[in-house]
Amino acid sequence: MTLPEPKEWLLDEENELRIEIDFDTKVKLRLVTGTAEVFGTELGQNVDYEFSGRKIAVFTWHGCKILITGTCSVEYIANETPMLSYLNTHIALEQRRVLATQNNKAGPRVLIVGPNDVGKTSLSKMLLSYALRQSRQPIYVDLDCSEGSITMPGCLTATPLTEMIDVEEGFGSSATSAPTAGSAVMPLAYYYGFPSPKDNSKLYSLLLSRLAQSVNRRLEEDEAARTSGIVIDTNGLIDATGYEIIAQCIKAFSVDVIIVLGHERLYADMTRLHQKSGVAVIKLAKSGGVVERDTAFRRQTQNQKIREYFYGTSKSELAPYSTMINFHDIEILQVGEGSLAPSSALPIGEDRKVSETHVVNVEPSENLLHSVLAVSNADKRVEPDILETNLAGFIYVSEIHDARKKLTVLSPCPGRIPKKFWWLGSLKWAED
Ligand SMILES: Nc1ncnc2c1ncn2[C@@H]1O[C@H](COP(=O)(O)OP(=O)(O)OP(=O)(O)O)[C@@H](O)[C@H]1O
Repeated sequence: MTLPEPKEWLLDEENELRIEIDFDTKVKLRLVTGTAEVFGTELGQNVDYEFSGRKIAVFTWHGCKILITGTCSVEYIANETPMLSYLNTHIALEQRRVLATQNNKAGPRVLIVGPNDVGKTSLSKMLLSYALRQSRQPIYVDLDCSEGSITMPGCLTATPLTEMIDVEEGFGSSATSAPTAGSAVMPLAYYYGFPSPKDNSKLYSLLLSRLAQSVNRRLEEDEAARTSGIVIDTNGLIDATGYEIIAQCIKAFSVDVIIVLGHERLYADMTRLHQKSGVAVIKLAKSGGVVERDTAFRRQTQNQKIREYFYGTSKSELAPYSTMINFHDIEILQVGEGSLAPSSALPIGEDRKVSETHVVNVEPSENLLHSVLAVSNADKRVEPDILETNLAGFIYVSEIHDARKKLTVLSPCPGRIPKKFWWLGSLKWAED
């Protein structure tokens, strides 16, 4: 098979090469001369980076030459970007970090808000990468339960970052719940199990508070993290529920900087609601490169993420372990079953809010096949504490042997699964 001819791209200073690569295609990218970065992480010269199923921007401050091998579905150079304003924001945050270090105070606690597909996650990556490039050790808080930049969709996570975010793998390589992936950094993950905070707002709010407590404790104990601060990435909700979540975040994480991305009215509201309490509200423009992702693309990204959790990437492959487990050795739990039912169908005396955090047992059956379950770190089932217990990792149900009362699961670690309480959410994956 003959390899396609590499295509050469010459970028002037402050230009951006925007490319989109389909899931069934692999594209190699190489920086030949000059300097360039992908969402804040610098590219090495003459290193081949491989991408599949991604939409990315290669930005250069001083000009560069890039070689692309393979077919991109979209490829063009843009000379208008909001990168300078993003860099200025970083410089302002860095000044706060310097002051924090001098006075032994807390660094900036930044909340990024905006509607869906405005580049919140990309901006979080850039601000975190720039901080890491200045030897800071910020904490990345991911409240976007639909995406799961760090572990799996359905989680709320906090990750102390110490190493640069990988160009090819994104946050996935900076931290993983799979101990075998050889990562030095483990995220703290709580299981929510739904794609939108609206699906079970009581549980979402409970877990947000729990996560904030853990992050605040970490900031107290870890000086480098304290002075570096935190960056909080949110879901795209900007209605009444979204505003409630934002208000809760500001209080729980003591947010002192809100960045509103690509939404005038939200900026005006945030200024009106929060500036008087001493929070700096910054408006930043959405990059013209940010791509709207439809449900099918998001679903494929999710599948890719799950696959990488168990099998790794082409750069660092993993071999998951297959284990057979007796039904009676585990307890499969689900939260808030009642929240899916109309109020009239709830038991008398039980209001919706209570049922939203009600834990129910799920009998193992064929229905579990292809489910991705979250393994709780809890040793005992005490309610409501078990809801607020962090996760040990994830397993995938590959086979159900109903007659033998057993199931086969894939896990990233060898041997017995150490914990018996497993959360069932809505996440399914057909292993390919
Ligand atoms: N400048 C750019 N050029 C090309 N693609 C980009 C650029 N900025 C972001 N993207 C891509 O656009 C998509 C949406 O960006 P991102 O995930 O940052 O938005 P978001 O606001 O966090 O979305 P949501 O909250 O809906 O999950 C991503 O696939 C991202 O890689």
